[in-house]
Amino acid sequence: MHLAMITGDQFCADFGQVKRAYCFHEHKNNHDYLNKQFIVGILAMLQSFKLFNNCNLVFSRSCSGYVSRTRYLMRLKEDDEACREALKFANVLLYHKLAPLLQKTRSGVCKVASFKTADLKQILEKVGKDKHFINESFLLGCTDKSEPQFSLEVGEVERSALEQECRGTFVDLRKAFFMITPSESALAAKGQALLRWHQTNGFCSATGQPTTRNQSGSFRVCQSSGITYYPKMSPVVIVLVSDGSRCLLARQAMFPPGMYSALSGFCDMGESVEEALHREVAEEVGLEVENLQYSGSQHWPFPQSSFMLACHATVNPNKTQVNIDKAELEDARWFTLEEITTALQNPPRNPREQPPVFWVPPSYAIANQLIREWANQQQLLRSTHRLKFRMDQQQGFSH
Ligand SMILES: NC(=O)C1=CN([C@@H]2O[C@H](COP(=O)(O)OP(=O)(O)OC[C@H]3O[C@@H](n4cnc5c(N)ncnc54)[C@H](O)[C@@H]3O)[C@@H](O)[C@H]2O)C=CC1
Repeated sequence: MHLAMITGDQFCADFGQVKRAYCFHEHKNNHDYLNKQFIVGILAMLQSFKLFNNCNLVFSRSCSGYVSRTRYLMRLKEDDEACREALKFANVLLYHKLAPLLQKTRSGVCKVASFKTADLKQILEKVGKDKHFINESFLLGCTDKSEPQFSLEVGEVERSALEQECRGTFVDLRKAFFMITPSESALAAKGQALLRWHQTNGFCSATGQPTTRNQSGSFRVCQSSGITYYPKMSPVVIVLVSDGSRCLLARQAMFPPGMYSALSGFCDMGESVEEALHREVAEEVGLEVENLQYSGSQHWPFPQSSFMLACHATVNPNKTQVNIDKAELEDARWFTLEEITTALQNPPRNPREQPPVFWVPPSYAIANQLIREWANQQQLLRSTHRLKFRMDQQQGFSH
């Protein structure tokens, strides 16, 4: 058993199949219908393989100085003096007890607030904090325009005074994921994760002595033992199991009411991704999966920074009876394409206030990506079946 990747060749083969089918019937007298079916199928396929996203990525990387930005960031991480200089002209994100500060734009859309260093110094002084406190910031990354971004924890300052001064609100990160774009969610998540890591790694686990950070916050060192500590992520597998026409989602008792997600679990020491996936599905729902297919990965800030490795898998359609481990899961159910489509089309704005009967994690969560890919693939399959049926009819082969 091994992990399969969707390769360019595989995509071309699939694309070629649909295209050949189309060309074969091009001379028949139903161009419009076939055109429509063909386009629907291809679009679904492109979406499901995220080809558009990848094209954008390649385009932006080759045209926007991606390499120079990356090298600049690398220097800031390692060179304390360069990092201190960068902080003088940076954009800083604020967190209050790890909750990021959000602001509403004029059009009513929420965004992660960020402040120029000079402005933030003034704000800090207004709320009674020394302006040099800004040096406690950690390097997060840089914008497309190579402007460095930092995160700063201001939990010691009175929350409401700061919110008033900054014209924003500190929002719990899980809730913020429903309010801001996926790319802002990723930035806010990284900022929170870095702050939390520094808060919980202030002492050397070998000597018990305090550790000190470098300027960027990319590591901490114990001056006594010389041990260097780097921010860590724990690998977690997450898998969307399909029986060919339905997908399996589960919920833990701690989930907000109505929310179901893909199966997930931490990798054990010494385990491969494949082994962890097989074990987690067997443990949680008593099923044996096959045909693992890699989908993507994501940093997830909870509980202490997880590195999510997302896959699709199938089970034998004759062996779909779930046997739930009640210690881990409250429920696990098979969902149809129609149920999934409805859930994807109606994401809750604030699930804790008015929970829908059934909903899935927000678009930033990789579980959502897996569910979308599965739905797109199912739609493609249905389009292809309809197309084939139509072509068979045209040829008089319909049964
Ligand atoms: N981004 C996404 O779409 C999703 C992310 N997740 C995340 O995946 C992670 C794992 O999810 P679960 O199904 O609850 O895992 P799980 O089924 O492995 O259960 C969690 C338990 O694993 C143990 N554990 C083992 N190694 C651990 C480690 N390194 N850190 C913390 N606990 C560890 C603890 O006892 C913990 O209570 C969670 O952080 C969850 O938030 C889960 C679903 C969707």
